[in-house]
Amino acid sequence: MASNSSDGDSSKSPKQPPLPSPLRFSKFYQVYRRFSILRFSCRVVALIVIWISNMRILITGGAGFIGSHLVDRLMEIEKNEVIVVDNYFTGSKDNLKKWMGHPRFELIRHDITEPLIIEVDQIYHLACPASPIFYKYNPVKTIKTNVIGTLNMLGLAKRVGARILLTSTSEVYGDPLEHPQNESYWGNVNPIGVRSCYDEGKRVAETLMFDYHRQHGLEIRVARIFNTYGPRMNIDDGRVVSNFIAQALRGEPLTVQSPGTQTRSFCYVSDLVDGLIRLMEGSHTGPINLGNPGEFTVLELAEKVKELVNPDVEIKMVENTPDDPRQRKPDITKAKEVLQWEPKFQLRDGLPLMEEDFRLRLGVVKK
Ligand SMILES: NC(=O)c1ccc[n+]([C@@H]2O[C@H](COP(=O)([O-])OP(=O)(O)OC[C@H]3O[C@@H](n4cnc5c(N)ncnc54)[C@H](O)[C@@H]3O)[C@@H](O)[C@H]2O)c1
Ligand SMILES: O=C(O)[C@H]1O[C@H](OP(=O)(O)OP(=O)(O)OC[C@H]2O[C@@H](n3ccc(=O)[nH]c3=O)[C@H](O)[C@@H]2O)[C@H](O)[C@@H](O)[C@@H]1O
Repeated sequence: MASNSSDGDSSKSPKQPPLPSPLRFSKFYQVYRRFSILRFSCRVVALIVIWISNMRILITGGAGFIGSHLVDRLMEIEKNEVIVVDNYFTGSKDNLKKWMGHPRFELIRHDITEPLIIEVDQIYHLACPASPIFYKYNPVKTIKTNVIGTLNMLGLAKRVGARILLTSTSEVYGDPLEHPQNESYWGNVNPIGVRSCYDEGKRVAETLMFDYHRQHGLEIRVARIFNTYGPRMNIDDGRVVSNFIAQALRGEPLTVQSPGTQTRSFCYVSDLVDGLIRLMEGSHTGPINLGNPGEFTVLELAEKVKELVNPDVEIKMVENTPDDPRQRKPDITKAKEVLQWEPKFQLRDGLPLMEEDFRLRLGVVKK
């Protein structure tokens, strides 16, 4: 039956994606859409307007480890205005102190499980405790952050037409049965274990991203980040690289959780931030693995840290926690192909930079 399409009939009238943010696309863009004769010149003008107008970028979790490095990188670009929202659960204002008072920078104390009304062009959505000891501390809050927090950010992105990037995780692969992991692998996750608040939470967050994309035409980007390390990690963050460096500097035994043969692949933070920005600026939704394919057992990492930082410390085997993935290594073929991205820093280059930062913060001078 031929009929005029109605709002209720989505099969006959597929819903159009929302227009991009009014902040990015000025009146010129609307003129360009209306009058085809003016299209070419309007396109040129619109591009110039976009080029010269400021880009408002929201970073949730921007006071954390990766978020604060991302802020540094985005603030280098004169036309970016950066707004950070954070509840300081694991992040700190200290990580952002160099930007306090800067006219292009704003910091808002806000918990993303509550709605946020703000006008922005892009959203880097990072907010979520990332270290196992912190995400297990209040698992219900971790799930709420991943589910309700992501819903809130998607609702915001939909309202203002902003592009949104989620920092998902290699933990969506769980204890992987495929090695290395590529993006088509669906994972092996325990849905009721002590890590589930985080890994299942991130899996739901990814689902929400793709449902908003399919249903509402949202511009989404999903990064699956593999273990990232670098300066500015919390000294008592609990993750393996920060633990080992802090322990070595304090002259304490390096706590290798048994059996020590479990593997991880460690990516230096500046490489990771480069990958996130390329993903945001590129045209691929993802999911895309971002990580360094160099794979080490935890015992090998302990030996490297010992050799580099303090050859006198001992390595002590301690009990592990449930569901610890036994192996993890990213297949980054897709990132290489579609983002022309691959990490530059090897572990031997990155560890000394982190050591230097930890020495300064712990007040331990190099002999
Ligand atoms: N570092 C890694 O190895 C790694 C690996 C995979 C994925 N990721 C993801 O990258 C993101 C950043 O990780 P990170 O290593 O910088 O961790 P982080 O703990 O240093 O940073 C997380 C930030 O989010 C904030 N936050 C937490 N819950 C919040 C809430 N409800 N509302 C507002 N702010 C909140 C914290 O205060 C903190 O500043 C996380 O989403 C994490 O899952 C990190
Ligand atoms: O990259 C990822 O996708 C995930 O990696 C980490 O999770 P995990 O690999 O468990 O991180 P760590 O706590 O640093 O543990 C790594 C390995 O080191 C071991 N470990 C940790 C700490 C320690 O003191 N000793 C030790 O042997 C753990 O048992 C584990 O096998 C992060 O914490 C998550 O935020 C992130 O999403």
